[in-house]
Amino acid sequence: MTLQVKALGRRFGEKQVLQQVDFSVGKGEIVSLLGTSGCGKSTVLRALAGLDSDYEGKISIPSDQRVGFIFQEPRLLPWKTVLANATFGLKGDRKENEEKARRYLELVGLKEAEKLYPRELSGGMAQRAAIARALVTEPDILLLDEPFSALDAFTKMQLQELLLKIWETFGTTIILVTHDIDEALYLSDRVLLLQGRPSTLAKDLKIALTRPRSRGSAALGKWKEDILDLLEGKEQTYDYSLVTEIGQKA
Ligand SMILES: Nc1ncnc2c1ncn2[C@@H]1O[C@H](COP(=O)(O)OP(=O)(O)OP(=O)(O)O)[C@@H](O)[C@H]1O
Repeated sequence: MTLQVKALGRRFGEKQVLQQVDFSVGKGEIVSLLGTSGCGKSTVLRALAGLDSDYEGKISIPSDQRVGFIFQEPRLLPWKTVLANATFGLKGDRKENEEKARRYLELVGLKEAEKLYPRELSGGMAQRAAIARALVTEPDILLLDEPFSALDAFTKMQLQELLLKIWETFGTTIILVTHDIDEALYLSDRVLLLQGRPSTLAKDLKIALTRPRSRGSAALGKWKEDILDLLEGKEQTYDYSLVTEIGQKA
């Protein structure tokens, strides 16, 4: 087990946002956190990333696991080039760091863009640069907070494919916050559904579909409908236990 969350709770003043959230993530799994706006997805991710320590409960990540974080917006330093952004904060030999960064820039498709400044990049290129910057630290666990939600549909698809390529290449454990059900179903081994006020983990859905997946498949469409119903709190015609295997119906 790479990461374990036990009885995670978080309150902001009077407001309890998360309560008793329990889950674990195995090495090399892709897990999405899905839920309606404001349910606390980012709050979970920030706690996992160590960006917030005022939570209740316990988060265990083995000390040898390096964690990388990718935000919704690229957060590049405007006065630095793509290459300098990718190496920013790295210790050690500058030339070596740059060589390493170049390899990751090539992987994300920005080989030709290393001398450009953030203002010269499209939204997709900027997010690719942010991904390269995270990869340079060679993370075992990659945490992503709605990383593609500001992008157009086509660019979003391209970056989803890039994320799968990174996962295939490095076996990275990936935890992704999204409110895009298609994205969660297309990418994930498991979809964790946060629900309620305060939020708890309502469902742990195992997406037992092989990859590459077909975005337009009837199986994914059916499960999207079901997840929408779950999020809307509609009466279900079928019985979901907390752990449900998606794909048996496919
Ligand atoms: N620093 C903070 N101070 C006070 N309230 C906060 C803080 N951070 C988050 N919250 C509250 O916690 C709740 C959950 O926020 P969070 O950003 O985790 O939700 P989310 O599910 O990621 O939402 P979205 O999908 O809209 O990004 C919200 O009601 C938010 O207002």
